[in-house]
Amino acid sequence: MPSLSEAYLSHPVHLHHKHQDFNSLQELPDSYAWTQVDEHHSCNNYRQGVPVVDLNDPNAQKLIGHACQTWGVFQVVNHGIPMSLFSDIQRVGFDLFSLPLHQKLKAARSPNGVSGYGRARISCFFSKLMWSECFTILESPLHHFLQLWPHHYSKYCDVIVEYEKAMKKLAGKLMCLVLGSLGILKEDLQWAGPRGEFNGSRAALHLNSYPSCPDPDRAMGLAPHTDSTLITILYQNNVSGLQVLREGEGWVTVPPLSDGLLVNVGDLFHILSNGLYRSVLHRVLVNRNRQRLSVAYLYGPPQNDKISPHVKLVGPTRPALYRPVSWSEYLGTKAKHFNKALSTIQLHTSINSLFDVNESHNNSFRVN
Ligand SMILES: C=C1C[C@]23C[C@@]1(O)CC[C@H]2[C@@]12CCC[C@@](C)(C(=O)O1)[C@H]2[C@@H]3C(=O)O
Ligand SMILES: O=C(O)CCC(=O)C(=O)O
Ligand SMILES: [Fe+2]
Repeated sequence: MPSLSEAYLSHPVHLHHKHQDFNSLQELPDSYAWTQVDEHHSCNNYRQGVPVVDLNDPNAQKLIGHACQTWGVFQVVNHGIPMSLFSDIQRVGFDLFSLPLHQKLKAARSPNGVSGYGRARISCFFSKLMWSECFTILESPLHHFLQLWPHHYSKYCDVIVEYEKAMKKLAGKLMCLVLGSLGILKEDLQWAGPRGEFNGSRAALHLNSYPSCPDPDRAMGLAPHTDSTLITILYQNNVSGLQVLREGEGWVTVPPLSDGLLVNVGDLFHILSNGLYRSVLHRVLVNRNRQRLSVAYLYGPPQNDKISPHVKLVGPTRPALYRPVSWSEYLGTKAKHFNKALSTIQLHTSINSLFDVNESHNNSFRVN
């Protein structure tokens, strides 16, 4: 079975456009001008928007279950991550993205690779470019950080290692809560481990930068997508821009909480929950004045495990809606089919169309 770093070997992405030094642009080039076809509904009172769950609340599991079922996303507070780690990871991000372009390109992601500097992988599905740049780390950042900071790489590596360690622990805890809300115990998942430490799990750390933009109403930071993960844990600096699509409501802005982390259901959890917890479509808008930074911890199963609808969630009235799939296989499928990836592995077309959020929302944003 291919490892995560080999997921795209047969789906290279050649991004033809030249990379951009965003700071040098006073006007939005046509190649970045999107036609927005939907209004930007934004909900400013977060208590009525995306649910916020206090992990110290004795009802946390139930609240998380409700949030996953109704929103596919929630924010957590009292998660145990020290604020200093957020400042440290923010520093890494700002220092990295403010390097001169020629320096960043020394650590460029290869067309069929996962890690390194570049544009969002999904860029190839759109004729317009996104107003963002990103950097993906798979396990160790050493190789690329040596190229970016030949003399100072080690302090940056230390922050990444510490951040990944803290996220892994939190992800295990969140997995137990999300699974628990579906009646699935750690004993029911072979790779959860006896204490729910999910040791074999794999993850990618993905830093996004959205520079301030001269014409934000016509630009797109990150186009609507779902994540190919079990769950994603997102840190956003205190600049808003992230929106999630809520059925019947439209795009809802997720205001950053200084002490909060956003957790969203990814496609692999959508599969594992047999469509009960649906992966959430989200996008990022940009603004005129401030650079936005986010750090996504993209969390998935062990290399050799296939994810399939859990036996406890399958029965005569609810057959398995998806076939088993490994993370790397799914990433390859996503690289080929983008937002139709989930439906390509569905087993029961007629039932599934009721549950497949990707398919139904795929046309709600016109691709230029
Ligand atoms: C493991 C991965 C998931 C991801 C592609 C990647 O190889 C690393 C970055 C991830 C990300 C982040 C932005 C949105 C997204 C769709 C993309 O283009 O790159 C996701 C990918 C995903 O979840 O499918
Ligand atoms: O920048 C954000 O808020 C979201 C980033 C995101 O969706 C991703 O990295 O998958
Ligand atoms: Fe995402």
